[in-house]
Amino acid sequence: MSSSNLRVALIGSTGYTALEVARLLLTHPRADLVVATSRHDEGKPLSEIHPMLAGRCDVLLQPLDASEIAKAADVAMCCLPHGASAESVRELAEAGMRVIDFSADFRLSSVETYEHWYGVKHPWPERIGNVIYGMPEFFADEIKTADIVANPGCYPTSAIMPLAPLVQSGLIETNDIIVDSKSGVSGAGRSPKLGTLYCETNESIAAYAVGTHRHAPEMMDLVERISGTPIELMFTPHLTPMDRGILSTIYVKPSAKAGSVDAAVDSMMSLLRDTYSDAPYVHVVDHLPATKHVAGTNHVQMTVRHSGNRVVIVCAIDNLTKGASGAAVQNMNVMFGFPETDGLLV
Ligand SMILES: NC(=O)C1=CN([C@@H]2O[C@H](COP(=O)(O)OP(=O)(O)OC[C@H]3O[C@@H](n4cnc5c(N)ncnc54)[C@H](OP(=O)(O)O)[C@@H]3O)[C@@H](O)[C@H]2O)C=CC1
Ligand SMILES: CC(=O)N[C@@H](CCC(=O)OP(=O)(O)O)C(=O)O
Repeated sequence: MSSSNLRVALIGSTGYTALEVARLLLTHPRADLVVATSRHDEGKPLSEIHPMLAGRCDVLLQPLDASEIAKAADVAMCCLPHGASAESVRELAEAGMRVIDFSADFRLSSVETYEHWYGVKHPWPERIGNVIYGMPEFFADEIKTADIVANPGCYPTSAIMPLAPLVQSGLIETNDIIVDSKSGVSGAGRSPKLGTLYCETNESIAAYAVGTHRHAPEMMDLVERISGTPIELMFTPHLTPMDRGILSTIYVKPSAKAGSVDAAVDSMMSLLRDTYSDAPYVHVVDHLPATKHVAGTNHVQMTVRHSGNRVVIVCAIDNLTKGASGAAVQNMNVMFGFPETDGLLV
């Protein structure tokens, strides 16, 4: 730990994304974890809750007191569930901290859309549509000076990254997009729930929230914000018997401008390669990406293939890294002027 390093506070530190932040910060040369909060177990070491950290992290759990935390740390990583997060983000920001919010509370452009899909009143509606979406590949300039960054959702990351440039280029039909995604069980968080028990998920794959998942509006909102073009899409998530990882298979139709399906595939691969040529974590590959290829890393792999009269895009990320905590560390690096790869080299 160096006294000149950035001081990071982890809010809601007993969950899976918090462990991933703590793990990544162990190798960060310019930032240290100095505060970890929990509603329970005050005074216990974080490593007792997350045994993976044993001998490597001696931070003690403390309650969430924004003014105390603002004295001890410079940036807060807020790993709380949506709904509960907005209030804490507000307190921490008003206490003078820069905040990266892992929840969906500030991702969407409109209060109505948030309240419709999340089924709760927003506790700080004035900030909706006024918080930068934490995808440095598109919003790095705004992230540099942001007080609050809305870290992207995991499924949306895997869909927005390939779709936004393709929609912007006019190469695909914008009202006929199907996003079919599979996630590891850690995507559902660490709190016990019937649907994520071992006996429910092992040796089984199931679709859920068909037509009702709250990440569909996030995908549409962000693709429109980045490309300037509204889109329609269908999104179906699946729970798969893996600890971690997301694979999204995305079915699109080439536009008339794109020409034949084969020509469209070539144009799309070139476009994606150009778009992400300077992005350290986004790889447009020739092979079919798999979750294993990106497990535990901040990397995104994507490719484009021809199938019948459609083009199929396959995109793999790790839900806990590029889908949450790795993206948060990447955002922190951009906010504080560090190299984008600090703490994320593997
Ligand atoms: N898991 C994933 O792959 C991804 C998660 N996210 C988002 O990141 C956030 C954290 O996710 P994750 O780490 O998986 O979640 P977990 O359920 O694993 O952990 C969340 C933590 O928040 C605290 N908490 C729970 N409920 C409340 C509450 N009502 N008020 C205050 N604190 C609460 C708990 O800590 P304690 O009980 O100790 O106070 C808990 O450990 C969520 O918003 C999630 O949607 C985003 C992208 C991917
Ligand atoms: C497998 C699984 O259950 N995944 C979660 C998504 C996790 C996530 O990114 O959700 P937020 O938008 O709330 O941050 C889900 O479908 O609800």
